[in-house]
Amino acid sequence: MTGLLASVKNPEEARQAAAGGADLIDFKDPVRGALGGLPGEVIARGVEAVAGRRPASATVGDPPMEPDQLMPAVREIAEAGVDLVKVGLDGPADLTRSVIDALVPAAEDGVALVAVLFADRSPDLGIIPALGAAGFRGVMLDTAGKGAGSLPAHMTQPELAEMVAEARKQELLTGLAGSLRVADIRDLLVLEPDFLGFRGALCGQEGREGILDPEALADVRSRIPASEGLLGKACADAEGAAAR
Ligand SMILES: O=C[C@H](O)COP(=O)(O)O
Repeated sequence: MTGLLASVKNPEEARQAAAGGADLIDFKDPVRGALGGLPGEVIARGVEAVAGRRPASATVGDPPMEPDQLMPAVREIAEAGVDLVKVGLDGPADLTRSVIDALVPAAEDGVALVAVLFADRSPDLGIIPALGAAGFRGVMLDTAGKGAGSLPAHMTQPELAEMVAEARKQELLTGLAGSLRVADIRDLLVLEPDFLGFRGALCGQEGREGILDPEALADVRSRIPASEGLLGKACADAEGAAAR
């Protein structure tokens, strides 16, 4: 079953996204980039706005980030109360590897980390086993440049299928995103990722930096069969981590 991730930029949009049936509420500031970070305090209020009704995720900000900047950012976002903390992995292979290594203590402390790889920046999908070994909870694809087409313009269906299969082998949650349009949904559902992620397609005319459009959300929602799976899995995992 595939869930619908809706990226929101404030508590009001979080409420709207939950009311519109999004399965996962994802906090980010679209004006600040593909993975633009929001202040922890805004995320905390957003989490409160949907408390108990939906799992939430948030990004620590756009990469590249030096390994020593990352831990404080990850801790701040985790403390804001989200279930999943998204970290973009971009840049040379040795930096990516050191970022993964630097995050192992956070994973060991129960922070559910989701690595975000960028389909339009020649991502190294060979790192997926390292994510599993480092204790990440998930991996997703997004696009760094928002003006150059949606995810399927950058990776073929067999490449996407391989990514999902490898992630699943590592027992990672899988997400697909990147300027997804309504027309992309049908083919991507065939791959059965745990979630499909949207911002631009939920904002109508104004695009991803505009405001959430409930009608656009309803349209996307109607094309993705309702899913209990992601909600249950993310919440159970988060509760398990909290109990440890
Ligand atoms: O995490 C998913 C993203 O927010 C997708 O944003 P986008 O649809 O504007 O590329």
